[in-house]
Amino acid sequence: MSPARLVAYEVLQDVEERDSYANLALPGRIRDAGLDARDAGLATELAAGALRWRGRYDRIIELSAGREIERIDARTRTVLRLGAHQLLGMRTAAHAAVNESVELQRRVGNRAAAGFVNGVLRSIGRASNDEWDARIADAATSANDARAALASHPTWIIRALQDALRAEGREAELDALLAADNDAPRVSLAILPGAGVSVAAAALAAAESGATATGPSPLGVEIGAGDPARAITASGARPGYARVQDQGSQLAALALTRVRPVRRGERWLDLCAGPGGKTAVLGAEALAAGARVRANEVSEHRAELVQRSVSGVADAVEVVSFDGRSDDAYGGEAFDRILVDAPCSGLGALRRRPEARWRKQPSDLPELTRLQAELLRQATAHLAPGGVLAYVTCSPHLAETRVTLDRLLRDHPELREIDARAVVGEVARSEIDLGGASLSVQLWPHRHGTDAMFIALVERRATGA
Ligand SMILES: C[S@@+](CC[C@H](N)C(=O)[O-])C[C@H]1O[C@@H](n2cnc3c(N)ncnc32)[C@H](O)[C@@H]1O
Repeated sequence: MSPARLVAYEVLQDVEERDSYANLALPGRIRDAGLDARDAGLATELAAGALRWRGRYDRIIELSAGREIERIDARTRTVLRLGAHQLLGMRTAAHAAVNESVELQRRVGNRAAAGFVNGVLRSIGRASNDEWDARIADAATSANDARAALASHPTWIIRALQDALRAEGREAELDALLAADNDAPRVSLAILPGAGVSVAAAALAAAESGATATGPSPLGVEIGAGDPARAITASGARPGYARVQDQGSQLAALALTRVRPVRRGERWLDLCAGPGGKTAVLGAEALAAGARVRANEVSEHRAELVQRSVSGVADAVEVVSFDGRSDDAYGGEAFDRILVDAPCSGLGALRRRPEARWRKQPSDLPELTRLQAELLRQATAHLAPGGVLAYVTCSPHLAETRVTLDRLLRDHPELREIDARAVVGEVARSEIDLGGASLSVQLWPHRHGTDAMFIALVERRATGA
């Protein structure tokens, strides 16, 4: 039996039984099995594809088996998902996909179910993707039930994304968004101010890695499927000044640093800094303008990552590790600019981790929104008069975005919302299409090519409430 299939199976079981992240489990499993580069690629494609398309494959397996997916034992389910991906998502010949899956089932699962695996996969292989999509649509109980299976997203996430798009009058974009979540993201670099090379020149220098100075961030260089490490070296940027970073994250950090001119000596705080992507942007901007950054991160391990990420701009950044809800995080100071890049559900970055959408639960939301509100309340108490706070999430879920922000504004009359749309519009490399009419910004994978970052700016009135 092919060792790549066994490795993919083990990774899916790691994800299912041990809550592992596929991208972290894969390298160890590949190493242990001694796979060569070709088989490692096959194992990666099998595991990632079966995870990403799990919702669609499960519905197809149900339709083929005439049985609910939960009523199939966990090991057999994993074998079937891998088989379905070979049949429908890869170019594996049908007989090879079926035979290899039956052999895998004999090896890792209930041998008595080998005939069941054979029958279900043969039936799946008899219809094309288009035919399966038509059958899924016919059997669906509602439009969103069909979407959940066709686009492989849990229904509650579809509803959350639909609500967020509807709030901007852009509900018609839902299917494009779900499709973008299923595409591999284009990798971007940030070329930080002070890199010693312009963004355009860095892109040109790294053109062999597919680099182009495109995307919405003025610091952004897209490298697509190019090798990031090679592109960074080729870019000619000073060490630490070229980093892999989503362009939505770049814009979020720049919205705070460029909302108004920086006065020398300004004090900035990055309250939830780990692993330090936005801190690096804040640090570079602060160094150039004579400001200083305090970067706080509750997890000590992640605080170390922040320290590493600001290696190029360390002179402008001090890293500390406290709970952002405690006074210690603030060191007794008031800050001119505060970034609250809050812990969130991460529904805006589903395209990055194939298993993420299946792991999140709606029941995660109340605890997260409480934490977001508490962090914002403490941060507000340490915002200097006239200071600006950026509230950022990598989630478009309204409960984490506008609802949390509106509650903050209601409870703190000393705060006033600033037009983040105008700021981001000004900062962006080219005209940026933002929906809705609120002052905050919601970026989207399908529209902007970024993670679905939410960016709001509030100012503490200089004269008090
Ligand atoms: C969305 S991530 C921040 C990403 C980061 N700003 C970047 O751009 O790389 C949220 C971070 O908040 C941290 N965090 C969670 N609870 C916290 C708390 N109570 N106080 C401070 N940080 C917290 C998490 O450990 C996580 O690293």
